[in-house]
Amino acid sequence: MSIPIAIIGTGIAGLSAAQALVEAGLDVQLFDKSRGSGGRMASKRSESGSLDLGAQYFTARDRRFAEAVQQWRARGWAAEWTPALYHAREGRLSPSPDEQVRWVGTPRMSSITRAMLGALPVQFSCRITEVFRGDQHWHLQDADGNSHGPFSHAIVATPAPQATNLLAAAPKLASVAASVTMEPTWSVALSFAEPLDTPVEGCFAQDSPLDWLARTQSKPGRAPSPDSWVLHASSEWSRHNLDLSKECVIEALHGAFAEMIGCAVPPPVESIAHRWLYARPATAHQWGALSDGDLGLYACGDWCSSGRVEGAWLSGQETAKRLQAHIANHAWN
Ligand SMILES: Cc1cc2nc3c(=O)[nH]c(=O)nc-3n(C[C@H](O)[C@H](O)[C@H](O)COP(=O)(O)OP(=O)(O)OC[C@H]3O[C@@H](n4cnc5c(N)ncnc54)[C@H](O)[C@@H]3O)c2cc1C
Ligand SMILES: NC(=O)C1=CC=CN([C@@H]2O[C@H](COP(=O)(O)OP(=O)(O)OC[C@H]3O[C@@H](n4cnc5c(N)ncnc54)[C@H](OP(=O)(O)O)[C@@H]3O)[C@@H](O)[C@H]2O)C1
Repeated sequence: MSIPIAIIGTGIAGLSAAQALVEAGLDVQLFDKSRGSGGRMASKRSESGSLDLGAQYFTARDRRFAEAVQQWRARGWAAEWTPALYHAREGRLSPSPDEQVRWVGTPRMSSITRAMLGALPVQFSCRITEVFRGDQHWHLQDADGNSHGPFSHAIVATPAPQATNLLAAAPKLASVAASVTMEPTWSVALSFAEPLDTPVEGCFAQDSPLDWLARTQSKPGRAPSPDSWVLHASSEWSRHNLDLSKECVIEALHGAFAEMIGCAVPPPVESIAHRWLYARPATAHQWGALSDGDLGLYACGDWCSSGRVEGAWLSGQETAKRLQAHIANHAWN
């Protein structure tokens, strides 16, 4: 057994790095503060079935990511989603079809990260609070006071605000992470006993508290009923209403939805609200990943790249590439 590499975060970035490192013959040990993997690609189990409250779909513009998505499709983890798309501007709802290929996890968004995790060693419900280096190796401290290690390298794969403290051993990396602003998103799911009388399956919105809405049943592999909708508030609305109660957020976004959708909207049979504090970086970056190869500390995530699923996956690949290159150079010298 070689000394494993610690990876903090089992979102798509951490899992992308883990997969590439394991394929190269290295050992990894993953940690996540949540009860399961997926991070912002997680799905919530509810009485109405699984609901994608975070990432709604993803596009693949980079060749390497497109190849990975084709493998996911072949294994049944992902499928193309072809919604009837609309846009809503100044209170007007219009069809807005396009040629963009969009993908979703099947039967839920979290299927992809669950499958990527497979049997990799992981500790859930484990919030890492400190990443520190001993004489030779890395060690982690968690919020319950437990220590973990030794590790040959450490990869921090959390949103930037949560990465800053964990990168304290490399102040330059920590200050780059600290410079990233991440915007919040309030997400609400509403389920209706009877299907709403509308052809809309996905809608980009402007001039509204909402910036996106999607009909769950239009995605491949989902339960056929009830008729569930996921609504995302804009960053601006979410920022201004960050501390509103879930009940008030549901009421406000239900109202905005009813105003926008152009058909009768009865009271929902189930409603869920989730606040994503660090939903997306305010601006895109082109770092790919952050690294201090000599120290053996790395950071990856959507915030190092495009702020999307594709960017997060690419960031994990970049981290694994840099780490392997450093090991190879070290072996030579
Ligand atoms: C509402 C919403 C809608 C979105 N819609 C889309 C979309 O339609 N298309 C698209 O491409 N992208 C979308 N995104 C963005 C996409 O979800 C992210 O870019 C991507 O999932 C980020 O992956 P990641 O691995 O970088 O981070 P995350 O998924 O955030 O993973 C980080 C992991 O680190 C864990 N963690 C954090 N701190 C600690 C700690 N101290 N100790 C242990 N574990 C820790 C977290 O629990 C989490 O599991 C959306 C995001 C949100 C929130
Ligand atoms: N809510 C959050 O916290 C989010 C965090 C991170 C990403 N989010 C959304 O993910 C979507 C992914 O982007 P991308 O992979 O580039 O998908 P596209 O479908 O290409 O959308 C990009 C952007 O373009 C506009 N748009 C695309 N297609 C249409 C269309 N048919 N009609 C109208 N407009 C379209 C739209 O931007 P607007 O500013 O014009 O609304 C899309 O957002 C993406 O939706 C992120 O917002 C959420």
